Amino acid sequence: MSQSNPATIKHDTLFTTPLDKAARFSFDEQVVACFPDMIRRSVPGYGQVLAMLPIFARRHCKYRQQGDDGRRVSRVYDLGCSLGAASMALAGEFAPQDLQIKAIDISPAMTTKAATVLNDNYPEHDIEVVTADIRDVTLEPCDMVILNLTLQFLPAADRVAVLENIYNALSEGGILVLTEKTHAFDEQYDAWLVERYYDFKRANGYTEMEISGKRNALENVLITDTLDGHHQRLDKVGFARHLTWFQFLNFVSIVAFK
Ligand SMILES: C[S@@+](CC[C@H](N)C(=O)[O-])C[C@H]1O[C@@H](n2cnc3c(N)ncnc32)[C@H](O)[C@@H]1O
Ligand SMILES: O=C(O)C(=O)C[C@]1(C(=O)O)C=C[C@@H](O)C=C1
Repeated sequence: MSQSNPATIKHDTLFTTPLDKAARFSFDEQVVACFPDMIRRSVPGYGQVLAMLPIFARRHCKYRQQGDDGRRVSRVYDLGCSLGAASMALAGEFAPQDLQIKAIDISPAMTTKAATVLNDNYPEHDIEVVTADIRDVTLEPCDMVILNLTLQFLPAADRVAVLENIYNALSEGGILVLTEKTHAFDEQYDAWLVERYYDFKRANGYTEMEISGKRNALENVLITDTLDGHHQRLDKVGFARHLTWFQFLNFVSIVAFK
C-alpha cells in the first residue's frame, strides 16, 4: 500500500517552528502531505483500531443492500475518511464484489489524494470518494459506519444529528465504530492521561514546541467528550447497545449495535 510505504510518507514537521498562536489546525494541503506520519505518531492505537475494522466487518456485513447492478452487497461508510486508511483496511480483506465503500470527507485536499490512493490500490473495488460535509449527507442503507476520529471535529451541537442519520441508515445487525480522543471527567485522572499522552508524543519524536504548537492549534477545533458522554449520546439517538471495545490512554473506540 503506497500510503504505508515509509519512502513516500513525508515526516510531520508542521509545528517545528513557532506559529501564530491563533493559527487554527485545518486539514489542508500541508497536513495532507504528512498525514499518515502525523496520525501514526499522534494517535495511540491507531494501527490496532484499523486492523480490527475488517474483523468486525466480517461479522456484521451480511450483504443486506442492493448494489447498482442488482446484486447483494454490504455498503460501508467511512465518514471523515481523510486519506482513506479505514477504507483501505477493509478493501484489503474483502473481495471487490462484496463491499461497496463510500468514503466521505469535507477536505478536498484529503479526498483528492484518497481517491488516487484507493483507486490505485484497489481498482476492482466499488469505492466512491465524496467531498462533502457529513452533516449534509443523507446516508443510504448500510451495514457498517466508521467514524474514526471525526466526530470530535464537529461542533458539539451537531453530533446528535449525525449519529441519528447513522442510526437510521444502519440495517438491523449493523454497527457503528466510533473512535475518539476523550477527556476524563475527574480532573486528576485527566491531567495524568494528558501528561502520559504527551509522553507518548515525546516518545514518538515530537518536541515540546511541536506538542504545544499543536495543542494551541487544536483548541476549539478538536473538542473532546468524556467516554460517558459518548455513551449517553448513543443512548439518546436510539442505540440500545454500545460497548467500549478499545482504550489506549485518552483515545477510545466504541462499537454501537443496531
Ligand atoms: C483525524 S481525521 C480522520 C482520520 C481518518 N478517519 C483515518 O482513519 O485515518 C478527521 C477528518 O475529518 C474530516 N472532517 C472534519 N469535519 C468534517 C465534516 N463536517 N464532514 C466531513 N469530514 C469532516 C477532516 O477533513 C479530516 O480529514
Ligand atoms: O490531540 C492531538 O494532539 C492529536 O494530534 C490528535 C489528532 C486526532 O485525534 O485527530 C489531531 C489531529 C490529527 O488529525 C491527528 C491526531
